Amino acid sequence: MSALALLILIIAVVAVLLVGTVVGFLVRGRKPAPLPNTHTDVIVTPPPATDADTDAPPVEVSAPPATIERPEPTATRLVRLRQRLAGAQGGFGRGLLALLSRDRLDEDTWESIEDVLLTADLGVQPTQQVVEGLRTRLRVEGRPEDARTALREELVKIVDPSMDRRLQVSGADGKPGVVLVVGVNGTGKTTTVGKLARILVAEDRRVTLGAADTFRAAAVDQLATWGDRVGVEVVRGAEATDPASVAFDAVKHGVDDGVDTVIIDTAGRLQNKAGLMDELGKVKRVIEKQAPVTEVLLVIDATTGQNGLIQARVFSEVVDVTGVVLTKLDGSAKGGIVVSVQRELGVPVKLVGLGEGPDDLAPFDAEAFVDALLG
Ligand SMILES: Nc1nc2c(ncn2[C@@H]2O[C@H](COP(=O)(O)OP(=O)(O)OP(=O)(O)O)[C@@H](O)[C@H]2O)c(=O)[nH]1
Repeated sequence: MSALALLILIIAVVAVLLVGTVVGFLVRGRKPAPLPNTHTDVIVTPPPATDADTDAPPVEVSAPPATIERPEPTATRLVRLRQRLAGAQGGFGRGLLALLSRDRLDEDTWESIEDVLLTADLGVQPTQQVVEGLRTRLRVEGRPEDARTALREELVKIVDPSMDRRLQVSGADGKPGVVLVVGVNGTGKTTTVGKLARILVAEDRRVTLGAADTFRAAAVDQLATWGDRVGVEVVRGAEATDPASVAFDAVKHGVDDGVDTVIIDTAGRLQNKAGLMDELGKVKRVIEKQAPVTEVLLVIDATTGQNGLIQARVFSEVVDVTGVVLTKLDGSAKGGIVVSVQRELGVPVKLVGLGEGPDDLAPFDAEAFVDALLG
């Protein structure tokens, strides 16, 4: 091949390659641009998620347990716990009775009586009321009234037996009752939810628990254990799930399942009032899309005295509290806190915690409480 023929061949090959590149470029350039992501009228529902689709489903319902405990009936637990209450509070009652039984009730004695009442966290105003009542009754010349009877009656009056202490655990229109449990962390909320479930199970009620204390992962596991022991389902979310979404799912589950009562445990950290109001307000709002909240129980630790009461007051300002659970009364000699709590918050003490055992929660009764105080 001559040099000229070789040159023509090279030019031809280069020309073919150039034409191919330009045509390819033009074809790509003309390709239609993707459509903007516009609204569509047709919503395709994805197939329901299966267990294989998600490693950690947002909400879980606990599996039924292998063995189920039978909780202690309410009646016998009251008798047993009254003895424990008397053990913790007896000193206070005995001290008062000893002072009131003196031959002469002089001013020093009345002052000592006042001190005993104040030391038991009864509060200033109720203390004055009790002392005034006793002074009037025991001043009578001739046949003075029995000191024990007078003290018992004055204390019962101050604890107020006329308050409605029934727990609203039933709903209306075929819906479950919903109990929301709130309070400062560490007061015993999760424990109380577990114990309350046992009281209801002992009364043959069907219960669902909602573990909306997603702030503390251990609280969710703790509640699941309480539920498992008595065959109660616990609806729980993954760690740090929105508490309101867990509460919603728990109540929905309870409604769909036709249970009698749903109890919701909350975290309710007390960082500031606005944050607390947002969190508990939202929990309550979303629950009420399913069923009305029938009872809001505020848990207060009796051993924290007046300080605990100040913190509790913030909760009562952000949610409409309907009853108080006073825990750890077994570890405090200051039973007078019952009266301070009721006066401060204007709601009755409905339940008292008297130990760490599973059945150590009892309905509160004014007369039985005072009898235990007097030993
Ligand atoms: N002695 C006694 N201990 C109690 C009583 N109620 C609860 N406790 C104990 O108090 C501790 C705290 O209880 P929790 O139920 O974990 O408290 P909580 O309010 O849920 O705490 P957070 O989840 O941190 O908000 C636990 O060790 C309970 O066993 C009671 O009536 N008596």
